[in-house]
Amino acid sequence: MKIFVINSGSSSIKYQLFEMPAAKTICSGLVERIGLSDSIITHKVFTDGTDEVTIKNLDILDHAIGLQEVNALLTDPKIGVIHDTDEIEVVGHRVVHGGEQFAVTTIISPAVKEQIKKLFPLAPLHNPANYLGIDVAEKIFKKAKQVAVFDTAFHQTMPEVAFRYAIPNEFYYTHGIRAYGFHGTSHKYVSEQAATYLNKKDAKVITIHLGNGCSMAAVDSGKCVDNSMGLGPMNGLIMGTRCGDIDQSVIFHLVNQLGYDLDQVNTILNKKSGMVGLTGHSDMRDITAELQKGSKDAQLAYDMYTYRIRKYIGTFTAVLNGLDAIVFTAGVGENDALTRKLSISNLEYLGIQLDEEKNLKREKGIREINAVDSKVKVLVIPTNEELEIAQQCHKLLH
Ligand SMILES: Nc1ncnc2c1ncn2[C@@H]1O[C@H](COP(=O)(O)OP(=O)(O)O)[C@@H](O)[C@H]1O
Ligand SMILES: CC(=O)OP(=O)(O)O
Ligand SMILES: [Mg+2]
Repeated sequence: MKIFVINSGSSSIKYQLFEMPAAKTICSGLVERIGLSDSIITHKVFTDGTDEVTIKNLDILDHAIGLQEVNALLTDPKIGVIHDTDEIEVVGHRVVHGGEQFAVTTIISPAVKEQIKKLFPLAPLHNPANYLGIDVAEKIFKKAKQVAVFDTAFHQTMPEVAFRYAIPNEFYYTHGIRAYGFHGTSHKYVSEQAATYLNKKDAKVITIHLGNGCSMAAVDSGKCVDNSMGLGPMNGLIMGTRCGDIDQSVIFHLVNQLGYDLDQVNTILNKKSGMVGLTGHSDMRDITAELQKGSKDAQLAYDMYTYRIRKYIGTFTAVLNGLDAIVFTAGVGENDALTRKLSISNLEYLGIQLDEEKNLKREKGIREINAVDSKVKVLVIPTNEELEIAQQCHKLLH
């Protein structure tokens, strides 16, 4: 069965086509700069361990045009991988916020779409784009079942003591105000890989997902028991453009003393804070380049970013009452050795020790980067949210 997975962002669409249950990637790609000029599609077709890359530069005004272009590549007479769009039986969508309504993978119906829409205010950078991806996919992949896999689902096992806020009860019971947690598909995927690697079903694992958005999860015996994000994907770690944990008094101060309105504050905290607020750059590669030029801002930003991660490692070790492994994943976690080094420095008390040489190596697959006598394993595990989504879709339909 062919399952097409869509991870639709505000200005990009990531996609992968799988043959399931073999879990074989047929092709994958990325549509970038949607809505801006000079959009780019990078499309890769995989055959017998090699990949053939096609790059298309064109103006892609919106997600509908983006997905139509992708569909044209899928069915292209020369480089196409299917003859007809109808060969795709399932389209799996990453949906960031599923609230408390969606604890499992769900077939999309008009009612499900309505619920996803209701959650827009809780994930304003993500759910609208996910919704748009579903809307467009329904029109292009008419015969396919559309399935939603929610970032929040894996975190639904958190105990109430972890997910409730100490605000009046009615806000939870009437309005669902609580911590949800995100990047769940990634935390689930890498924590399962870690448990398999350790050959320990009841492993206590801290997973650290560092992409544009960043979050950590505490996982005990395959179940999430806590995470660093909250009602929406803005708090916890310092991210590319989001502030992470701040004292809520800052918001009142910005409004009452400095005269910003709430929409402006939202934009500041979601889009202009984090690494971009501290250095002018949100991409870790640019910040590394600044650091190499001796930028003090870049140094402080690195220190703050990794100090926050260290704090959460301490917190989650206490929550788990023990620790078998720490896992780094996603764009920064998989690629940036300095982030990994600083994040686990000065944690010898917890039995965490890095092997600096191993940390610098670039190899594919799961890598162990702890020193031989480290009590805790430190692993780099490439995430694959798209594969996890395809697997969950396949499981749901069989
Ligand atoms: N080689 C690298 N070195 C350091 N950081 C990298 C590297 N490659 C990617 N990144 C970082 O990863 C981020 C994107 O991670 P990714 O997991 O793809 O995020 P998202 O899925 O949220 O878009 C980039 O913004 C960049 O900061
Ligand atoms: C939930 C979230 O932060 O997602 P992303 O990292 O894709 O922005
Ligand atoms: Mg991501």
